[in-house]
Amino acid sequence: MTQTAQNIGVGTRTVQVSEIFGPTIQGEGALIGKPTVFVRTGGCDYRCAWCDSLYAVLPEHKAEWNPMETRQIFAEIARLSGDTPVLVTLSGGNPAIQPLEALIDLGHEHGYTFAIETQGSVAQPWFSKLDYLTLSPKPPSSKQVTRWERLDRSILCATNNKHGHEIQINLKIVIFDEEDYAYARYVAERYPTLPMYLQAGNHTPPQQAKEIDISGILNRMDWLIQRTIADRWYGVTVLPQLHTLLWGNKRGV
Ligand SMILES: C[S@@+](CC[C@H](N)C(=O)[O-])C[C@H]1O[C@@H](n2cnc3c(N)ncnc32)[C@H](O)[C@@H]1O
Ligand SMILES: Nc1nc2[nH]cc(C(=O)O)c2c(=O)[nH]1
Ligand code: SF4
Ligand SMILES: [Mg+2]
Repeated sequence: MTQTAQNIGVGTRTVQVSEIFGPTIQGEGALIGKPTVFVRTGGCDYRCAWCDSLYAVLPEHKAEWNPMETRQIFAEIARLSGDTPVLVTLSGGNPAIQPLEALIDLGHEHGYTFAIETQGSVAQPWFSKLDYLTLSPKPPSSKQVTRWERLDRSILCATNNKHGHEIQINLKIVIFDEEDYAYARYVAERYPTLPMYLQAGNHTPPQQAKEIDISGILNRMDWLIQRTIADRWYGVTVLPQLHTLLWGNKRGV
């Protein structure tokens, strides 16, 4: 069944929440190592072949998601953070299909900052209110098709800022193989001014929790580093998922 905007939560006042957890560290990309609380929304317009968060993607998990009001979500963030402003990372599923503008406004009023992780398939005017936007377009190994005009529009929405609010945008691409690498090179050429992070893919089925293929991830890291250096691609940053190395595919970390 194809998903419509309606049955994955667009236009409703409540946000579909899969889990809220932390503070932990951001394990990936531009903000790696930063303390953060995660809000993981439920529902996604993609079905990546290797998605490590299917419990927040597939409709059969919908009964485990909570439709939550903005104030309820913020109360949980405040409780987890001990009322101390911290970076909040909105992930999913695709958080861009949820009504999150009010949460960003409310959090900002209390000194919290906001980052989002999204594949760039749905652009929202409220992207301009974020502090950090990580766009993670999907390479061929995901079996998804990139709609470039939507990725362009996501960047336009984020940078269309009337209030002089500063947002940092970056690209993060998961790499499993040579074809994915070629895709990342193309994306870097298309958006030459955006910082680019390459993330070694993790092949482990999510169900296997802690038993992850660490040596596979490290071998991919090693290959990726050699690959970028051989190309003299010195502007890129190559990283593993730090949380995966530390805690496997465990949820809530
Ligand atoms: C689960 S997604 C949720 C946010 C959004 N849907 C997206 O894909 O950007 C968060 C990040 O995890 C990455 N990711 C998902 N499965 C992965 C895997 N098996 N190995 C490495 N990274 C993965 C995604 O590419 C994305 O950058
Ligand atoms: N620690 C930690 N860092 C992360 N960075 C991105 C995550 C995600 O699933 O979106 C994630 C996550 O689930 N945990
Ligand atoms: S876009 Fe993100 S959440 Fe959706 S299936 Fe792909 S990796 Fe998973
Ligand atoms: Mg994850």
